[in-house]
Amino acid sequence: MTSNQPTQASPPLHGRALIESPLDNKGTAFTEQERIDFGLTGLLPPHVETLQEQSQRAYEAFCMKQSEIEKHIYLRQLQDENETLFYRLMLDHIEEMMPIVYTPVVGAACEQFSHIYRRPRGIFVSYPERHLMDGVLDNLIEDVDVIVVTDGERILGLGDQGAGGMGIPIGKLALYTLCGGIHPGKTLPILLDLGTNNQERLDDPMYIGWRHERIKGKEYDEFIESFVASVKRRFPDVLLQWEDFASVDSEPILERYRDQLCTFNDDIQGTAAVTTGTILAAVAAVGGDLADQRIVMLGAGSAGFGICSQLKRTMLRQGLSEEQAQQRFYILDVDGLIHDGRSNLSAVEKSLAQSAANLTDWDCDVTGAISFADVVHNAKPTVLVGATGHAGAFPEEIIREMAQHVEQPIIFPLSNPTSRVEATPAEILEWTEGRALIATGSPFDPVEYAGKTHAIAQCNNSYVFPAMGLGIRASGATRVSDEMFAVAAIALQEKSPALEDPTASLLPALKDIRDVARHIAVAVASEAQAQGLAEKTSPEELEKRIDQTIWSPIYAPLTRSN
Ligand SMILES: NC(=O)C1=CN([C@@H]2O[C@H](COP(=O)(O)OP(=O)(O)OC[C@H]3O[C@@H](n4cnc5c(N)ncnc54)[C@H](OP(=O)(O)O)[C@@H]3O)[C@@H](O)[C@H]2O)C=CC1
Ligand SMILES: CC(=O)C(=O)O
Ligand SMILES: [Mg+2]
Repeated sequence: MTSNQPTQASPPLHGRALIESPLDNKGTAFTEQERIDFGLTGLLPPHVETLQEQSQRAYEAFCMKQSEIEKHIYLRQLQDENETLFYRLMLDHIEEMMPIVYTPVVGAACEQFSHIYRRPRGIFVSYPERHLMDGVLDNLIEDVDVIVVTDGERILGLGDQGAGGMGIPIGKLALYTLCGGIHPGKTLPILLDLGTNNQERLDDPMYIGWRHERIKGKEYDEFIESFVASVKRRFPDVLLQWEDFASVDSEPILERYRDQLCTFNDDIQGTAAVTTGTILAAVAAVGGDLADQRIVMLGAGSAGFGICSQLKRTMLRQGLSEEQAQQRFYILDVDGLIHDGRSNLSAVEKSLAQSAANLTDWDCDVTGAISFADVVHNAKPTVLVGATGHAGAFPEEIIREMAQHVEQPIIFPLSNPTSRVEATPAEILEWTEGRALIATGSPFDPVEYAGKTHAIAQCNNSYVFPAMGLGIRASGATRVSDEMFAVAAIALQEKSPALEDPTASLLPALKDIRDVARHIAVAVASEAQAQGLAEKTSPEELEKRIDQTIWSPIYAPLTRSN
């Protein structure tokens, strides 16, 4: 295992090529000797600066941008010019800048991708060029540790963004480096362009993607199959993360490929781990047990089923029977409560369906669709989670009803970006007289209610996927198991400030995210070893490998090769 600290290009670049290589560029921080040795004299202003001084100037420039999207464009441009400075700046201002590079602003960046496009990053594989798939990957000379791939069909809660969905793999991989310390030169964003059904994009003369309705069915499956085959051939050890696929595709793709290569679906499994960890923290803060909770999940897609499946596995490990665990869940799709009296349930729906026999004494008509209001009125949930992508999906009267039956309701509106939140934290606190424990998908400022300040945790898979990447790459794990996500959830919960102080945020502050990621990575890597998915080492050796894998934004001295 070698150190993951910055290394110079081999053979070293020279002159303008060096300045234009974002992984090697130091800008005004090239030393006088480096300027002489590498043909940079005169290409840079004479004053030599430190990385910290550069970070201060970059922060000034960032602050001069008037709108959030301009700030996003500025940071993306900096990333494409000087990655070390970009990550130094991001780490110096993580609370302020993560929402610009990631949710919520990355949502607007995807919608406007064709208009703000500057330089290529990552690769686009389009359906008409599918026969060139192998060649596209062969053109990449770099080693790749982590790929994030999307087909752009379900971008956050914003729906089909076609090729504009590329903003998501770019943003997620920036977090792999920022939070998980994965070397930025070993990350690869990929957009699979299978067309778009977004008419606004198709009608936009600036649209950069393939102007065609989406390819689906057999042709879609064959395309994905040849993509996975190309990845396996070119990067046999890579970690492949699926991101923001429509729910009809996300689950089948995960099931088809999870035993073929080192891969996971972040919306299903990453979201499940962060939400399980945050619910465990909330339940501990109110002094209860997970096994006693009644959980209503609004939204039965990738995130909703991922979360409930993981919570159910956790309950089983805590000693509940299959049937007991299943009856803790009330999952709703657009047709109302999912119960075993409904026809055409999928395998995952059946595994989490409420028993129709339990509904016979409910105070509502249970012969047709059973509404959200009826479920909350009758089930009296202690936990309510939203993963619908629909703003306002938690109406006031339903939240007030929930708060009548439980002293401290746990309410997580998880949809992204901010514009899609099911109810804002301020609304939820108002409707629950300040009693709710809240976590959201996108960041929210603390809320004042009745003289008390409520911290709002950001329950986002960004607490988990970068740490998974770190643990997997450092241990050399060959597969990603559900148990690895289960231990990630527990490790995250262990870092909850609410364990010490029940009024504190349910999740650690972003400024501590690298430490939290390291803690989760140790747990994930140890689990991979325990399951025989990674080479067994001593705990000390494993921690050493994790520390050696973590890349930090510092400039390596450049030396001339003789
Ligand atoms: N905080 C986090 O870390 C994460 C948050 N998310 C967010 O969760 C949301 C959903 O993501 P995902 O599960 O992948 O998307 P999916 O499209 O897979 O699932 C959403 C589901 O919610 C259903 N739905 C929509 N409105 C309602 C409603 N009012 N009542 C009941 N069901 C409804 C949809 O039905 P239909 O298709 O029929 O409209 C769909 O089945 C997105 O906004 C996403 O950004 C996702 C992953 C991680
Ligand atoms: C966070 C995330 O993965 C999503 O909203 O899709
Ligand atoms: Mg996602």
